[in-house]
Amino acid sequence: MTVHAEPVAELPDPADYGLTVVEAEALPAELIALVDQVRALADAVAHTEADPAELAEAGAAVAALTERLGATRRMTGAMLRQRHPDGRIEYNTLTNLVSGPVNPTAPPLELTEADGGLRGEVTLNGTYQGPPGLVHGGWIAAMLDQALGAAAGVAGMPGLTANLTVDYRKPTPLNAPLTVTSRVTGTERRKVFVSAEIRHNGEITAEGTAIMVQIALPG
Ligand SMILES: CCCCCCCCCC(=O)SCCNC(=O)CCNC(=O)[C@H](O)C(C)(C)COP(=O)(O)OP(=O)(O)OC[C@H]1O[C@@H](n2cnc3c(N)ncnc32)[C@H](O)[C@@H]1OP(=O)(O)O
Repeated sequence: MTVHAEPVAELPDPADYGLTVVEAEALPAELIALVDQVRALADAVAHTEADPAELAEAGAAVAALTERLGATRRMTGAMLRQRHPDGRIEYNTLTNLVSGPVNPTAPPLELTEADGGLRGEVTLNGTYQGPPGLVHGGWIAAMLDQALGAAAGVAGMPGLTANLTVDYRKPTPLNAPLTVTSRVTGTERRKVFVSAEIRHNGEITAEGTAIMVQIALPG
């Protein structure tokens, strides 16, 4: 089956490929709140100077919670379906590392349509640290990759990253608001060319370009 880099008329339902689909509005508010608390927990654990007895007690409490919550584990690869007011349907992996709303490792970076592309605001805590006080370069690449892939997806041309180039222009600070933007810049056969930037105080700290390749879906 040949796929051309042009908007697909209708996205296939991931359920047809055996994936669990979760409606965005069906996610319990309590789960979102718990995920937020776990993010704060990770930051607290990463920076704590508590004494060994307190650490052992905390470890046992967390282990008990892990066992309790793990007993009702969802499948890996579950998809989140968002129905927009204009009728558009958007799919994302529920536990996406960068944007997944239920992934405590994700900040999460929420991207919305703006200026012909996507835009999102994010503040990263000390668990995203590379050099002292600065965001890890690999994480910067991850955020750019997500913004680049999502730009192609929202333009109706979802694909996989074939090539990603990152330029680190200035240090990207932790615990400070960052703006992420991305857009499609061109297409050629199955290739979708995309570009993205991360800004702090209006200044670009990192920018990336990628080639996303549209893939043929079975059937
Ligand atoms: C809506 C959802 C939003 C969610 C956003 C998620 C963001 C995150 C995105 C990711 O991180 S994706 C995960 C990381 N990427 C991968 O795991 C992809 C692994 N690589 C592959 O599966 C294949 O290499 C790939 C599908 C990308 C391409 O294989 P194909 O066999 O389908 O393509 P082919 O080799 O025939 O090449 C197609 C075109 O792409 C070009 N191409 C392929 N690889 C390239 C490369 N590395 N660099 C430059 N161009 C490349 C290739 O030259 C050719 O160009 P032409 O049309 O001009 O002939």
